Amino acid sequence: MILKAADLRVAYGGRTVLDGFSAELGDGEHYALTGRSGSGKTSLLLVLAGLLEPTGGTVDRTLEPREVVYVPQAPSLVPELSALQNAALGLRLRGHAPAEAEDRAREQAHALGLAGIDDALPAELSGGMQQRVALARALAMAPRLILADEPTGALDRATAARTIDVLLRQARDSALVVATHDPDVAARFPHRWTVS
Ligand SMILES: Nc1ncnc2c1ncn2[C@@H]1O[C@H](COP(=O)(O)OP(=O)(O)OP(=O)(O)O)[C@@H](O)[C@H]1O
Repeated sequence: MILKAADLRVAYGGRTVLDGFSAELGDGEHYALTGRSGSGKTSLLLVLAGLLEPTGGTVDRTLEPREVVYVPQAPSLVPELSALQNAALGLRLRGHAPAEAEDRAREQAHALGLAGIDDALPAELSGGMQQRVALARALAMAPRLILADEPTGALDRATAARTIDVLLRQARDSALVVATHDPDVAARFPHRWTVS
């Protein structure tokens, strides 16, 4: 067990968006987090990541903060850096040498179908490609836990399915929680949490 959530509640102002969520996550387990738009999926991911304090309930972790990577729904790429440099950024910021960081990032980017765009700037990429660069950045870091918010939201169905399959395979040594409102995406995961 790397994370245990008990009776989580999140409210903004007086408005409760998540209530009574409890769950456990083990090392290497892969969960889809489903629920309609506005049901609190992003809020829950932020709480699990330790980035948002819940209004109620507790999260117990056996993880260090540096073992967790959160991938936001809007890909946060640095506009001045190439796709490959962006994919290598997480490792670079942790002190890895450029060549090693870029080798690891390239492997993940290419697995995600991003071969041939290493030198492209984010503005030259589609939204779906930018999302995959952000996923490559997370995978390259090989964290114990990846929390990804709608990583296939900008992808067509076939690319979404392929991306999820690669993500599940490349993250086989990491625990993974992926928020999605796409039932086809959720169906590919061995486990599921639903919020409503
Ligand atoms: N910082 C905030 N202040 C006020 N309201 C917020 C804040 N963050 C989120 N909300 C509201 O809380 C509700 C849940 O938002 P959240 O983003 O967690 O849901 P979601 O399930 O991820 O939605 P989506 O699928 O549309 O991304 C929404 O109605 C949203 O407008």
